[in-house]
Amino acid sequence: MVVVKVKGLKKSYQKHEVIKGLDFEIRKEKCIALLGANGAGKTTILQMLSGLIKVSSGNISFTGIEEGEDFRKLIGYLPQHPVFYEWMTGREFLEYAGKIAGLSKQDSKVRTEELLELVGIMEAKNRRIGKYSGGMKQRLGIAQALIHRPQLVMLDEPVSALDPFGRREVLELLERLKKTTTILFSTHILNDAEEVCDEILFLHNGRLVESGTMEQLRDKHQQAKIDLVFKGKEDKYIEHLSSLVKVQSVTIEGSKISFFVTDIEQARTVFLKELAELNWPLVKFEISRTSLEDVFMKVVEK
Ligand SMILES: Nc1ncnc2c1ncn2[C@@H]1O[C@H](COP(=O)(O)OP(=O)(O)OP(=O)(O)O)[C@@H](O)[C@H]1O
Repeated sequence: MVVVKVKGLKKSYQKHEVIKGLDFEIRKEKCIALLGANGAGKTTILQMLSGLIKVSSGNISFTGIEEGEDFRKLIGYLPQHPVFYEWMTGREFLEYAGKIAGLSKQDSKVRTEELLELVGIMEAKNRRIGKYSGGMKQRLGIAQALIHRPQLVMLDEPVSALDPFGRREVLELLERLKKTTTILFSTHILNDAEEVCDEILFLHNGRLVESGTMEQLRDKHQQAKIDLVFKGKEDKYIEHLSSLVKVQSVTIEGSKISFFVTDIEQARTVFLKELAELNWPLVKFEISRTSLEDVFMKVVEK
């Protein structure tokens, strides 16, 4: 089921167009990463989706919402730099957020307890937020975004400002959360996206340059290669091995020679047999693929 459908979305500030016509949809109970470098337009998109800023043109339609009906009950939002009342306790803050979101006092209390448990800060619920670590604050912020049981939760760079411990805590929380809630989160770190997301929307200069599931992106872009390292370097290694199978290209990085081949299984068998026979001074033989990081760097450079 589609939760939200975006068509021809554009945003300009004065004459400067920062979002240049986006089409995508988000399906239920998926975790989607909005990936892009600083200034790519991630925050602008999340703010348009959450109704914080107006779209310049295009359309955002949430499933189950009639024209003119308030869609905000369907979404939860955590800004890039959330601000908390530091003197409140985590429990007080969530109950207050529940009240603002329109929950009854009783429901707000029940939901607060559920969320304190879910995000793993139950033992700190009566501590002032000012004493929380960065990771705890971020988890509290996520709980706040979930207080009214939204269908879609949008998180703007939820892990970027955290140390490795905080980052791990939040990524693990997203992993748990995605089983029951649709998540759209922005990040400039591919690893974070790869770790928890089912799909990626890859944004560059206000345009979607790639999108799809991790598997689709890997199949489309990642190339199989055989990396070889020999003791000493001789051109004959490259020449001879390239003549044996169909090689698309060869790259050399330090002592590593990478053969990008069309048929990896065939190349593996042929290379191994040949290398055993020739007895060249082989130090390393590895079958690998180009990383998604390499793929995205190439897309951006283009
Ligand atoms: N209120 C504004 N007025 C004018 N330009 C803006 C405004 N807000 C954002 N921009 C511009 O829009 C572009 C996209 O910004 P945005 O904050 O959406 O990027 P981002 O991908 O979230 O980057 P970051 O990771 O740095 O937050 C940038 O060029 C930015 O300077």
